[in-house]
Order: sequence, then structure tokens, then C-alpha cells
Amino acid sequence: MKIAIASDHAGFPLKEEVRDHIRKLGHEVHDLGAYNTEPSDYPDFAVLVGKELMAGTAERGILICGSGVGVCIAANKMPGVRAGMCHDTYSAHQGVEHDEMNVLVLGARIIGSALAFECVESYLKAEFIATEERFVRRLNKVRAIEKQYMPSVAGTTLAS
Ligand SMILES: O=C(CO)[C@H](O)[C@H](O)[C@H](O)COP(=O)(O)O
Repeated sequence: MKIAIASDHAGFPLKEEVRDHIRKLGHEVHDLGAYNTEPSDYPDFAVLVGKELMAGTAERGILICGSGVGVCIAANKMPGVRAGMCHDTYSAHQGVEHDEMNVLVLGARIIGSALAFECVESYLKAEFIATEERFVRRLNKVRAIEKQYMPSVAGTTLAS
């Protein structure tokens, strides 16, 4: 799978570990920064991952900041991005299965790398259950909110 990953300075150490881990699992990883712990701004990195999803150059995203909150807020401002902060493995797979989450968000100051790896693996193995009418109905309602309240991007969809 093609995965776009990014972090700010606070997420950088965990991002490096997660990136290497998912490469070892055989995924194609696009590392969009940050590339060091120099202070940086989380929205800049959320946008880079969102753009890859919108262009179809990545199928899934992973974003990491200090708590996870900042990048999650920023990423969810982009059309078609469904980012969720998950620090447990149940949420990490259920968010994909029920809600078609396409960006996993982690807080580097909250969890250690071992749990982060397990959350990432649960997320990457999961698939949206499109045969469940209730999940599709709810997802369509989310899309309708996006169209109604982001009128300037109405009609914009993910390429994939
Ligand atoms: O964790 C965050 C808030 O949810 C932000 O995304 C940043 O990572 C955090 O604010 C960085 O904090 P710092 O004091 O500037 O290192």
C-alpha cells in the first residue's frame, strides 16, 4: 500500500520509527517531513498528507504531532480527509471498518513506539466494510456535511 507520513518537530522521533517499521512491513512510504526536531508548524505537514490523498498518490496517511490533536484538526479541514486519533488498536481498525478513516493520527508525547506500531498495523490491515448499509449511509452523511459546509470545494473528491 502507498502511505504518506508526516509529523511536526514534536512527532519527528516517533515518525522516524513508524516510517521504518511500515517500510519493513513492505509498504511504499512517502516521508513528507519533518526531517528534524527544529520547531515547525503542524498544519504545514497535515496539508502535505491531505494533498497526497486528494491526488491519489497515497491510499492512506499517517500524521504525528505532540498530542495528535493539532494535526487531526488541520487534516480534517481538507476535503475527503477522514483523520482519527487512535491510541488503541480497536479504534485504529474500527475507524477504518466503520468510518473509512484514511488518516491515522498519533501523539508522540502520548504513546510509545511499541503501541504505536500495533495501532499502525491494525489500521493498515483494516478495510472499510462497504457491504454494511449503515456504514455507507453514515459515510454519505459525512460527505453531505462536507459538501454543505465547504461549498468552495463542493464536488471535490479523492482521486482514488
Ligand atoms: O501537539 C500539538 C497540539 O495538539 C501540536 O500539534 C504540536 O505538536 C505542539 O503544540 C508542539 O508543541 P511545542 O511546545 O511547540 O513543541
